[in-house]
Amino acid sequence: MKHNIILTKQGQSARGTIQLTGSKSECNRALVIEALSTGKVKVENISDAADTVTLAGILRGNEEIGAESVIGEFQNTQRDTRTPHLINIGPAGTAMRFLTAYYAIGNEEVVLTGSERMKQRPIGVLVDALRSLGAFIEYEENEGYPPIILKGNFQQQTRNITIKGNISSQYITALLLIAAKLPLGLELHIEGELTSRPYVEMTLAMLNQAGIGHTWTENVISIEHQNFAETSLHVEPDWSAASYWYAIAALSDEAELFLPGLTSYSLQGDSVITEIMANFGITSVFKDGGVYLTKEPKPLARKIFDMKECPDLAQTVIVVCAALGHNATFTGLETLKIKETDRVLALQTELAKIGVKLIEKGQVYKLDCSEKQIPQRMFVSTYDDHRMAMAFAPLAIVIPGLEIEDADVVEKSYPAFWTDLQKVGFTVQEKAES
Ligand SMILES: O=C(O)C1=C[C@@H](OP(=O)(O)O)[C@@H](O)[C@H](O)C1
Ligand SMILES: C=C(OP(=O)(O)O)C(=O)O
Repeated sequence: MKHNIILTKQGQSARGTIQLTGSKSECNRALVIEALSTGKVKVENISDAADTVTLAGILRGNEEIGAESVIGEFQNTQRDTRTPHLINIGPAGTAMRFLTAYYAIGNEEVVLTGSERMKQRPIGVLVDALRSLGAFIEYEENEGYPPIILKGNFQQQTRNITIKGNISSQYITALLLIAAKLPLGLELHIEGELTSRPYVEMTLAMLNQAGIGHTWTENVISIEHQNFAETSLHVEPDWSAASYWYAIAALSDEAELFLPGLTSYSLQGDSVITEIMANFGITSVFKDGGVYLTKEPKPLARKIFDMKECPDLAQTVIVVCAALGHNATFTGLETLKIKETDRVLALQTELAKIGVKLIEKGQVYKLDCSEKQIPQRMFVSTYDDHRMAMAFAPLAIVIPGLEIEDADVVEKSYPAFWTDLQKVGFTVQEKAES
């Protein structure tokens, strides 16, 4: 059952040490690599994000649907003719896309499905690419959307694939992850603009750590058929989760926060939050094996933020600007409409409660805070989106009675979020049933 909480904050300063869980993105890649490497690659510092726990359960927990059904060492295995395995990955988009590629090159029949929202998140671009590689995939309900039936019996037809880059980088990552297992390797031609590029770079860097080389020339990424090396992949703390601590610092009068384990060089593009938040007076100092955040009041230096390479930071930064009354401009928000919810619409609806408008003009979004009014109480709807809950939570610093719907939604990527808030002076109260 869904339950709401009332969040309050004592005092105007935020001080404490917060140990963040491992990066959901890195961990999901590491788990697929581990499975494809049939045990050669091990994952260290596994995340407790629910999406990762779900993926680990699927890839590690069930031998029959795990690594051994994938081509390679077991290429000649007879197709499993039993009732297809039904795998439900809930709201985990990354897991959905990665497993689609993983099972597409397998030998047995698998039905992949997810939450109601997952059935509205497109997968056609990836399915088309896998079909042209030689996979047999059908749709169970709506063309282009989960659930999908992966029929097994994969026989590679070509190594050349063309794929659109502007819808989700997860399709590209999914193909790159399986590339080295393909008998002919893969030559991926990315058509048009590439969105969320740092996530593709993360994939290639992690494959590299696992012994898989690649070339990337202009819009073509090539990976030859090759073997994984015996190695460990260490998962860094989650920079997207760190962004909520930057937001808390930005809305507090004073902040001294330490986030252990984060380093100035990261595979995660969301580490750009350090640069974005410098505009809000937040200084990041990397020492003692982590990052210290401090705050000094500063007029907003930058007025235009392009979120194309860091879409998961969009809600964090937009809510901070709204709360501070900065009429900033945002670009690169197109992909937000197909994530856990339509995040543009969700932001517009919730920001309207503090009198702020997010106005869409083609591909440019303008925040209009001219009628901003901070209420005494606010109810935040979260739309089954962890990032709606976490991005709006810092508003408790300025709104005395902030009720957040469906507190457990944060489990998707950051289960300890509410417990961690209590370490820096937030109070989290269960909302009594009405
Ligand atoms: O590859 C990944 O781990 C992710 C890629 C991004 O998605 P898109 O490529 O669809 O923007 C991001 O929003 C998501 O949370 C995680
Ligand atoms: C978009 C996200 O996740 P996914 O696509 O993996 O569901 C996210 O974590 O913000």
